[in-house]
Amino acid sequence: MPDPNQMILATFIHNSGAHPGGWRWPGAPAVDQHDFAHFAHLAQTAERGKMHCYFSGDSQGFPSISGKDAFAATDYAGKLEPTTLLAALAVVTKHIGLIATASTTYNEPYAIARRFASLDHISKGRAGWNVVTSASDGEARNFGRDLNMDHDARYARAEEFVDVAKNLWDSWEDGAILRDRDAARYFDPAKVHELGHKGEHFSVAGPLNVARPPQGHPIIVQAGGSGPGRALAARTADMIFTAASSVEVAKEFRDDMRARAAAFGRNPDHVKIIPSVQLMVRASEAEARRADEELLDLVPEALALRTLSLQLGVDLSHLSVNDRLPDLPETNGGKWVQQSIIRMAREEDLPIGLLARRVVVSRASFSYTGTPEQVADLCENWFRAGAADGFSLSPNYQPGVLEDFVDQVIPILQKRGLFRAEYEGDTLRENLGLPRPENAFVANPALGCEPRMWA
Ligand SMILES: Cc1cc2nc3c(=O)[nH]c(=O)nc-3n(C[C@H](O)[C@H](O)[C@H](O)COP(=O)(O)O)c2cc1C
Repeated sequence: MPDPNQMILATFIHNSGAHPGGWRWPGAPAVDQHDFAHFAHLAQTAERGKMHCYFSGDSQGFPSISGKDAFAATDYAGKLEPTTLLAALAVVTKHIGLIATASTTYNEPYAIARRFASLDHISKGRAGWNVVTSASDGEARNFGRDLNMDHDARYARAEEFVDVAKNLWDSWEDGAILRDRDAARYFDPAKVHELGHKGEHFSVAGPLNVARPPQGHPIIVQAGGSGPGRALAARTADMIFTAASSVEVAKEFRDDMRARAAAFGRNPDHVKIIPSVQLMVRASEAEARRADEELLDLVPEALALRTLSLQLGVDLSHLSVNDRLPDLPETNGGKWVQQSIIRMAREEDLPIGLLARRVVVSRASFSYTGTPEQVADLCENWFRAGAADGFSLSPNYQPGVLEDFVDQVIPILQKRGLFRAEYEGDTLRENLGLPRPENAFVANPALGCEPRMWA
């Protein structure tokens, strides 16, 4: 069992760095983001550091307002499909959890349940699914719609989507496959269940054509920050990613999510809250400040403004850098990040140029560059304050930032007893200290419909 007094560490790999200037950093090697060897090195580096999981974000298209511009080129252009990438990473790693993003808005539950069950089998119990609802019209346009589905309708669909996927994973009980040569029985039909699901959004007969995943259910990850987003996360997620700009915001979010999970009858300790952070190390404070400035200088002003527009979901290109942020129209994109940026702009009365530079550095999450001791102190303070169960490190550029964290910060956390020296279990669920879910069909024999094909 993992020690509850130790933190969870994940790494969230953006295409070519979390910082829009990261790919131009002279110290970073030019990376082809289609080169599997690059990702293999990152996953193996995180595993060398005994980190819990490697996380691959995703979107299924360009965001609507960025177009085919330079920013899009860093974050959206050329992106390997995550479950395909992680299936390959499963072969070159042994312990690290592998979390892929997949949309509930532009997919069907059967296909997604099958894909993640497959990844869980291939990785021997290390798969996780980051459940997202897809925030942009750019994605909608690739799936037969001009505009994205409404925010709350996306979440209503996601609620049903996750339930159906979980039931599909349970549609084969553990031990259903017999391979009994003597009796000529390949599997036990009594342990295979049809769903006969007919809901508001989906009609799914089941059963799945993949046996129950080794973890029972792959880990469910969610990152919603709005009311409906938090409700989905609190009811269904094992792990919650969030963007928090300060320890106070993170603590407020974690307290709220734990209370919401308890209100759903769940044990709050079984919901792990992991803020996304951009942390870099340098040998001295002076070098740290210089690195921050140099990285920021690699982002031209127009690109910074576009980054801000993208995060807000509103095109601000007609405004001058000295303008203040106007009142923004209601958007159909993600709510939490937008609200966090608006709060930052208003509280500090920031002109748009300065606000854009802030958002370039951190999006709406937390960014810090310091000595290894300072970075370890920061992680320890947030953890001890009850603001985080751990952290998802988004390296500003790769692979250097992750390597530095693994080689210089993790040993300090280990020495302080705040991070493990070895993986405790075999599966991601075990390494997170989460129980294996009971099979819903075993717990509730009335679930599902009368079997037709096995009669
Ligand atoms: C750390 C973090 C990582 C995220 N990764 C993705 C991603 O890879 N793909 C995606 O479509 N959305 C991603 N999101 C967006 C969320 O899934 C969600 O849509 C967004 O936070 C807005 O939700 P809300 O409207 O409930 O606030 C991420 C959000 C956070 C905080």
